[in-house]
Amino acid sequence: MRIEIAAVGRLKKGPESQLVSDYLERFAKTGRGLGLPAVHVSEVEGRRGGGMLAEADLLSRVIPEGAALVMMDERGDQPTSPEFARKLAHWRDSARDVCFVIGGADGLAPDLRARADWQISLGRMVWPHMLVRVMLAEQLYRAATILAGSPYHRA
Ligand SMILES: C[S@@+](CC[C@H](N)C(=O)[O-])C[C@H]1O[C@@H](n2cnc3c(N)ncnc32)[C@H](O)[C@@H]1O
Repeated sequence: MRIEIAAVGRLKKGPESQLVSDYLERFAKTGRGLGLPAVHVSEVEGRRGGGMLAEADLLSRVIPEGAALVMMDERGDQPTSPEFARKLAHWRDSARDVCFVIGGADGLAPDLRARADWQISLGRMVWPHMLVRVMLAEQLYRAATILAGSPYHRA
């Protein structure tokens, strides 16, 4: 199994990149004992590179072939954290690669969104893509703690 985050835009050094690194390191540490691999992040050029369609093309190149495609989109499903953890365990148990995709300022091109196996919303409001990356990293870590039975998640 491989876990990939494919995201538009380069995360500069700063609070968001620190948070993403922190949660992904924690995920790697907790996931190790659960058969979950460390998350790999692929960044592609944002707007200046040619808009939503150009971004979709660049994203398609870094999406692992055959991976379950999970698009981050405010119009998507709103799973609970335990539901998200169960889905992650399902991909792990079926040795399926998974790729989470985060769009840029204009969002994800409709043709790319149409390829999604699952669309996840972090609420109906639109968040900046850098914060979406932080929140996704946190939810991955939370999912690992849920699967590990550790007390981080207390809902
Ligand atoms: C600034 S948003 C782009 C919003 C754009 N207007 C659209 O229609 O998609 C950048 C990216 O962050 C992610 N995103 C923003 N808000 C989100 C939310 N509430 N839930 C899930 N992903 C979100 C999506 O991947 C989106 O493509």
